Amino acid sequence: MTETTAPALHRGEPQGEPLLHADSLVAGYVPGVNILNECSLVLHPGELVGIIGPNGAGKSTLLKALFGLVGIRSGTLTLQGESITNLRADVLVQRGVGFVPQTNNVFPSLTIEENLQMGVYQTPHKFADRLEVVLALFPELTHRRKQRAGALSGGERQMVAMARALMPEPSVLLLDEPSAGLSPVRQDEAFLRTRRINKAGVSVVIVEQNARRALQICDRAYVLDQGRNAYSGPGRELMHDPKVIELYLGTLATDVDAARDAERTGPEDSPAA
Ligand SMILES: Nc1ncnc2c1ncn2[C@@H]1O[C@H](COP(=O)(O)OP(=O)(O)OP(=O)(O)O)[C@@H](O)[C@H]1O
Repeated sequence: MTETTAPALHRGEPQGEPLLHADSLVAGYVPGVNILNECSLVLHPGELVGIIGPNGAGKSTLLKALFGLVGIRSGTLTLQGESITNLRADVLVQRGVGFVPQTNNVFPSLTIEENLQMGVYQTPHKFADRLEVVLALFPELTHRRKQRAGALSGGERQMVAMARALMPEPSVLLLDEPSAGLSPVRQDEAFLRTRRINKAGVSVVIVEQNARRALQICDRAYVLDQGRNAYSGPGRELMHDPKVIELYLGTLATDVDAARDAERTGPEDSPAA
């Protein structure tokens, strides 16, 4: 196991240097009120890591702190070993970090193609090449490029938002509740899309309310509670951990449910070996 400040905190962590390492982050919105209380997370190359926990636990705040949208009061954040603590979001995009917010994540008056152009506004010469790569990942968008994003369904908008975040070729993608507000079928599609992006080589951190579903697709996950790390470990291990079930997953997380979901999902949605 890699040397960390608190080895038990990152159970199941692969060997080697993390791609992204948040160590003991303290952060918040209002002066004097900390939402994150020494919260830590590591993401290794190729991993899909989940953040789950009860409402108000600080999941989205952690993601925003990773993307420079919430000030880090103490603790460190590194990308490939270099400090990125409190760098601005636009600088983080240049450094290879992408972020998909939960809401307001497309420009509704622009077409899908124009939304994707916005993704490479800092490097417009990359547009044609990246468009090809991104449309190969989301072939559903190919014939709809000239449609306005505002006319799309919630699931389609989510897809455009993910596609736009992938345009600058990030090494890390931060996803804030991609399944929020979607029907069960569209939620399944959002999770499959997340796996597809990860399998294409992008390391992903995903915040999810749908904890059980998130644990199914994640290599590892962190359970937050009141801005602190409560549990962590491989996704499927946490899904069957009695403490996590009792506190965060409830009765829905029975083995029967999990088995049914695994059956319905099929092999493409299973965590990488
Ligand atoms: N912009 C903000 N200004 C002030 N407080 C905020 C802001 N955004 C979130 N908070 C507070 O921070 C705490 C954590 O919120 P956060 O959205 O990070 O939790 P979460 O775990 O993502 O919850 P949920 O699953 O309900 O989205 C909550 O008490 C929330 O009220």
